[in-house]
Amino acid sequence: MLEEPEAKRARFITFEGGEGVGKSTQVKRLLQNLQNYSIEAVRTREPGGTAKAEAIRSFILQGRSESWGAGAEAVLFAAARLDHVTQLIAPNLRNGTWVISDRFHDSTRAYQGLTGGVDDKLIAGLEVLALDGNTPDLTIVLDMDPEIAFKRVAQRAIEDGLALTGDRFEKEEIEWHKRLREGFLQIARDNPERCVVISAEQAEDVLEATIWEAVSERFPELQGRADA
Ligand SMILES: Nc1ncnc2c1ncn2[C@@H]1O[C@H](COP(=O)(O)OP(=O)(O)O)[C@@H](O)[C@H]1O
Ligand SMILES: Cc1cn([C@H]2C[C@H](O)[C@@H](COP(=O)(O)OP(=O)(O)O)O2)c(=O)[nH]c1=O
Repeated sequence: MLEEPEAKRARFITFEGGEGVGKSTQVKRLLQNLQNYSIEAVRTREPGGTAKAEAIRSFILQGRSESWGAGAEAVLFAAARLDHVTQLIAPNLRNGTWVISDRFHDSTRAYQGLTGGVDDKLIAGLEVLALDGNTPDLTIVLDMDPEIAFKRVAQRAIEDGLALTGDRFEKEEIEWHKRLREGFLQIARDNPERCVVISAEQAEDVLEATIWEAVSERFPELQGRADA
C-alpha cells in the first residue's frame, strides 16, 4: 500500500491587543523572520484580508454600523471573518504556508463581547461558523498601558504631519481602553495553551526578539533551522 505523503504542517499565528500597541509593526517583523528561516508565510489583517471582508471593514470603521449595536457588529465581523478564513487562511494553511493575522477572533471576544456586552453564547456560536475549525496555534497578546499607546500613535501622527482623527473605536474613552486591556488579559488567562502575553512597552527590536523567542519555543520545527 502506498504511504500518504506527510502533510505539510503550517501554523496559524494571531496578534491581539489594544489600539497602537505595535501589532502591525511586529506582524511585519515576524513575517520577515520566518521568511529568513525559509518558512513560507503570509501576513493578513482583520477586519479585512479579502475583498469582501475589506468592504465590511470600511463599513464598520466609518461608523456606519455603530447605531446597529454591538450584537449586529459581532455578526458583521463574523461574516468578514468567514470569508477571510475560507478564501485566504484555510487555503494557505492547507498548502503549507504559515499565516500571521493582525487581529482575529479574540478581538470580537474583547471588543464586542467583554467590553460590548454581547452574550458569550452568541460570540461562541459565531466562532463555530466563522473559524470553521481554524483556531490559531498561537496568539500573541501585546499588552501595554493604553495611555502610552495613545502617545505613540499621536507622536507618529505629528511626525507624519497628519491630523489625529482616529476610527470609531480609537475615539472611545481611556477608561474603555483600560477595560479592553483587561479583557485581552482575561482571554489569555482563559486560554493559556494558546495565548502568550508579552509586554509591548519595549523598544521595537527588543520586542521583536522576545516575540521570536516565544514563537520558536512554541514550534519545534523552527528549532535548529539555519538562518537563511
Ligand atoms: N515598540 C515600539 N516602541 C515605540 N513605538 C512603536 C513601537 N512599535 C510601534 N510603534 C509605533 O507606534 C505606532 C503604532 O504602531 P502599530 O504597529 O501601528 O500598532 P497597532 O497595529 O497595534 O495599532 C506607530 O506609529 C509605530 O511606529
Ligand atoms: C477584528 C475586530 C476588530 N475590531 C476593531 C478593533 C479596532 O478598533 C478596529 C480595527 O482597526 P485597526 O485600524 O486595524 O486597529 P488597530 O490598528 O488598533 O489594530 O476594529 C473589533 O471591534 N472586532 C473585531 O472582531
